[in-house]
Amino acid sequence: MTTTSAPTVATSAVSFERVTKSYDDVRAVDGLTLDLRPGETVALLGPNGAGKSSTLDLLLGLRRPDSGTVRVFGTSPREAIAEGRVGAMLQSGGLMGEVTVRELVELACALHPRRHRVSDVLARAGITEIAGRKVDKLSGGQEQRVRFALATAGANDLIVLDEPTTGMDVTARQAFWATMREQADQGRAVLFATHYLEEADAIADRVLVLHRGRLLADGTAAEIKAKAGARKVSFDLAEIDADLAARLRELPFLTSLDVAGRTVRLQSADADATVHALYGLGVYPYNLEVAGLGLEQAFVAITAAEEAASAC
Ligand SMILES: Nc1ncnc2c1ncn2[C@@H]1O[C@H](COP(=O)(O)OP(=O)(O)OP(=O)(O)O)[C@@H](O)[C@H]1O
Repeated sequence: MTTTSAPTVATSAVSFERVTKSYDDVRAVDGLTLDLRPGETVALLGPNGAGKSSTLDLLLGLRRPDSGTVRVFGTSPREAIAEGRVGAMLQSGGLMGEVTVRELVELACALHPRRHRVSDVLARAGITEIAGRKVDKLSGGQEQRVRFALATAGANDLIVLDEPTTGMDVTARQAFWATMREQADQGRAVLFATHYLEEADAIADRVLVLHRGRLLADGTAAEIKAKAGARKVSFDLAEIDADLAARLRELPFLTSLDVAGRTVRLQSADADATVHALYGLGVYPYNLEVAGLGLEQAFVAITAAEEAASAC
């Protein structure tokens, strides 16, 4: 009997199964299991040293896992790359300096099994006007655009980007993400590591939070914010003396408190309980506002909670 590929193979762009990678005594990736689907735009977040670049290196076959399995479109990363299914834009590795932007992009297109036209690649990356320049004469932001052009030289099914917009100005950043959105809308999976949480919030369908090589959270930006649980509360009081300030600091579930004049701003792991206890102090708060955390604050709360748990 002849069979086509199994459904799990067809539906997974990337799968990691219990993948570990250590460098000497540093465990950079620690039992990572995840599954990315075609057409998903996924942000990989994590503090410095969390294992983001190592994860991308494993995904691109640049490093081998110590244990576990990495599959890309159901095959090994190297095979998927050889088939032209994966485009990557990495932080590391210099670009060839002595050639022009056009020559470099021509080379990338020529090497790609499913190449695009050079003029289209240059235009999409916004580098047509600098195509005649030597690569080693480019600014940091221009260099990033060239890296992006190299990553999109052919019809990839998965695009992997490691901190892609570092060094880009606001206009370049917006143009970059608009192009990336188009790629995702055409059914490509896009995985990007970033330190810009507002980008993850605005762009990604799904956010992965890595910490010490492990997946701390996996969901939409809204789900990650909800997972952090904490909320911001602000209010004014008629008067805050030293005694009241001390009692405010004793409110339950506080994770931070800032008193400036008669205005109080706090974060609470259980805003309902904190506000209830506030009324219990016999004071009347006015201009009371309770709001959820932004992704950045949620990220800090989640990773800080993990740090605290692993320190115990
Ligand atoms: N080649 C290497 N040799 C030794 N240790 C390494 C190597 N590459 C990474 N590490 C270590 O592995 C851990 C994960 O590093 P990695 O670069 O994957 O993190 P990251 O999340 O990409 O960090 P950043 O946000 O700073 O780029 C870190 O502790 C790092 O020092």
